[in-house]
Amino acid sequence: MALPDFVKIVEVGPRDGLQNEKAAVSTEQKVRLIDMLSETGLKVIESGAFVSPKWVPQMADSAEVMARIGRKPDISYPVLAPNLKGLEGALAAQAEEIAIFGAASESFSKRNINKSIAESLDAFRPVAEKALAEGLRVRGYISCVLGCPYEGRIDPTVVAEVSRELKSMGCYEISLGDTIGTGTPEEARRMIAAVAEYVPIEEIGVHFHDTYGQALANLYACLEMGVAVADASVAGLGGCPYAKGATGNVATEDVLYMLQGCGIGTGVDLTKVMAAGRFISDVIGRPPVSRVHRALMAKDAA
Ligand SMILES: CC(C)(COP(=O)([O-])OP(=O)([O-])OC[C@H]1O[C@@H](n2cnc3c(N)ncnc32)[C@H](O)[C@@H]1OP(=O)([O-])[O-])[C@@H](O)C(=O)NCCC(=O)NCCSC(=O)C[C@@](C)(O)CC(=O)[O-]
Repeated sequence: MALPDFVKIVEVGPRDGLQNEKAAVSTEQKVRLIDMLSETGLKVIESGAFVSPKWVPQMADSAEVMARIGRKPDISYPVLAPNLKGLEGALAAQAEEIAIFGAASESFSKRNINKSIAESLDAFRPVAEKALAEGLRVRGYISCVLGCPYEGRIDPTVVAEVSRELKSMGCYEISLGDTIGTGTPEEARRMIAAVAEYVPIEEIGVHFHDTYGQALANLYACLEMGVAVADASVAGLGGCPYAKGATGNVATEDVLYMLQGCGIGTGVDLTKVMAAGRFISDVIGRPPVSRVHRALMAKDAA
């Protein structure tokens, strides 16, 4: 299949990237990061999570973040909402989009949201129903689609079944997360083929973590299958609190560079994303993980 002409980038740095960050990042700094990302051409910037502050303290200020960012009308600023309490928070914060987040691994599901897969789906259904009734868009995530830190390899048919359930709840897009980054391109292809039995390819997004350096190869394999939605994290921020050793999402800068090189449009300005990446990297006191970011910085300095 031909590569898509255009790929939608879903920027997840301010949520997935910062939820596991040990350095203190103030509300003001989060707001500044999101506002900088809003100037880059990105159309989706995941901006927070209405989850238990005991489980993920880094996201405890999501209401304040949502209140203070300078929202642009053509940009979506989704937030995670795992249950009705989370949805209440999202509605109070005037979010226009939420994400519910399940898993294809029983053990991960238990550790991440304290529910089995079946229990989580039962819990998500009323959340999605109410969100849709309130006029919000609902995105569905599935973690551990190619591997689980507790169970190892994951059967693609389980990913497909969870996808089917999330779609039946009205999720407009299903984002498939290789949470621990162990997947390789042929496995990614098999998994996408299984999910595509139930979810149209245009409604599938991919969410690769780069822990094993496979993220761009996996993304490319999925693009070849017609996937045109890629989650990425500015500067390669991130990890997952319930997957020890998991590194960040594939860096937005690296994805943009690859897509540009392939002649695929994104509408996103790499230089402006790099500026946002430099800002947040200075805040957390670490250089960007993005190889493209570091290479372009070195070239500029030379
Ligand atoms: C789902 C729960 C809440 C269940 O946690 P629980 O302990 O089973 O929930 P509960 O209903 O028994 O409530 C316990 C306490 O939490 C409170 N609570 C309950 N719900 C909320 C809420 N929404 N917001 C704020 N507070 C909440 C509730 O009020 C109560 O407070 P207490 O009475 O003890 O003071 C918990 O497990 C949780 O918050 N988990 C969050 C996990 C998380 O955010 N993980 C990271 C995101 S997923 C991810 O990163 C993967 C992804 C999406 O990026 C894709 C990939 O890469 O794989």
